[in-house]
Amino acid sequence: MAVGAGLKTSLKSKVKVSAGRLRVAGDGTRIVDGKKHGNRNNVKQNSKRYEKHGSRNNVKKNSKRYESDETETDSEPYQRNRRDKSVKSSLEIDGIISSKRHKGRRKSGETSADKLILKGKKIDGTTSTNRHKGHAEYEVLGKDGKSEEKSNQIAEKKQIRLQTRVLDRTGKKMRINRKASDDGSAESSAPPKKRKRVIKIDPYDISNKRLDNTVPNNEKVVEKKMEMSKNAQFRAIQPSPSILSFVEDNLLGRRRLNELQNAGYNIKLSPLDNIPFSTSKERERIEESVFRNKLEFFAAAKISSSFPPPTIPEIAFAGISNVGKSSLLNALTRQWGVVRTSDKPGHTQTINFFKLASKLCLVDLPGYGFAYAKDEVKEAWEELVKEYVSTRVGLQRVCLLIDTKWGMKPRDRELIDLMEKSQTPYQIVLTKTDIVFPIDVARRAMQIQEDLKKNKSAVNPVMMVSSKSGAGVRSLRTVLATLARFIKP
Ligand SMILES: Nc1nc2c(ncn2[C@@H]2O[C@H](COP(=O)(O)OP(=O)(O)OP(=O)(O)O)[C@@H](O)[C@H]2O)c(=O)[nH]1
Ligand SMILES: [Mg+2]
Repeated sequence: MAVGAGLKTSLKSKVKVSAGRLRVAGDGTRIVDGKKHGNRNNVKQNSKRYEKHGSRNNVKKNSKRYESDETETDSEPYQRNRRDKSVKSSLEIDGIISSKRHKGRRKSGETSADKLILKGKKIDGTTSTNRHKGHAEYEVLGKDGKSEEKSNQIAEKKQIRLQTRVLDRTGKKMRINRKASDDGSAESSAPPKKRKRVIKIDPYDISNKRLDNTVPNNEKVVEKKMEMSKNAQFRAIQPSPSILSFVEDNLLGRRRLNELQNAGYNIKLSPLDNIPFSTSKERERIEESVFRNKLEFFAAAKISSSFPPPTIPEIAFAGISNVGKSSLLNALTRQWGVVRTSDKPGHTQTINFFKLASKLCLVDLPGYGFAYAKDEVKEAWEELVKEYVSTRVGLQRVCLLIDTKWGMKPRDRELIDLMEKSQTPYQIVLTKTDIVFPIDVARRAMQIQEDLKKNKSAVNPVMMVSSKSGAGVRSLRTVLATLARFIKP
């Protein structure tokens, strides 16, 4: 206890001296013994610590260490305060030590005292620093040879490390297995062979995408392959020049706004008004005489006996639910809201008859396929549609609407077969072209045209429209107006 008290007083005096020599200016500049030094935050902090937290100060501990012969077991790092001049000066009292930046952690269990026991031991006063992978080690070379042995070991390790870096045949640096045996020699086994990457390529996929190596559920793989090969087949379609020019002339497909603007579309207006007016006098005359007439709803039928008498030529719009039949009627007549539309499949559940003056009758048919309706109800209207397209007198044309993105479905083929049997003329109209790329619009048109090449009742060409952007609507109007043109009023 008495020794401890003595130490305390001596330490206090030391700290006072240190604190007296070191001052920190307002801008953080250190002033030691009246000389200006650099701005170092840690110094500032340490100087504060001298005043406030004397008991926890490392300086205190270090000073204590040099005052007494006791071996300090405290693991508080010396390096933390090594920049402190006051500490350095107190260390220099006992010997010459070269200190270097210590980036990493110190070896566990090793204390500052272990490394820096200088007082009371015979040393030659030389110190060396070994830098090893970012860790600086303070090594005191003593005459007893203990530390020399340690340095020898480090040198050996270094050599092994060097041996592990060899050059391969091409002259590139190559790492070999650097397991060192107990006697210190490096085991230079042959470099591990590179694993071969197995790359599978789908022969039908023209995109050359890599497939996953893992073998998942077989059914899924087959399904995926089928799907991919279908896509690949679609991408391989080469549209005819006439289809390609039709797509370009009508600005079909997903387009940039400025492209539409340059073509005369007013992109600020609603979709219905977004269809540019025709410059051709003939076209204008047709549109004026047929499609600019007021659209009037005049009958709805749930059963065939409710069909109105066929006094004027009819054009019916058929297709799966939600394909855009009702929207197209609105777009054709520019009378948004007369025909009701919905994003829910199965909105139209009756056959609705609309007339354009007394020149043309437009018929909105219920859709087939998936719909939000009871099965019995759905079956009933599907039967009604079949009956209408196969038996209706005065039916000039059925516009069979097909979603450009998804193409023809089995239910569409069923209806086509029926119309072929009943010799009802039908024309394919691709809808929602605004959500696919122009090239895919052309491919879809080409695909369907090829599909129906042998069908006798199919009317060419395949039409393409977008009720949203108005693209292709004018062309369809012109084509359909020819049916009404020759009607006697
Ligand atoms: N992007 C885009 N969406 C469209 C187009 N035409 C219609 N739609 C949308 O498709 C959905 C269905 O449209 P409808 O016209 O009601 O379809 P429908 O074929 O009459 O449907 P059902 O009456 O249920 O048979 C609506 O949300 C429309 O806004 C189009 O050209 N482009
Ligand atoms: Mg509808």
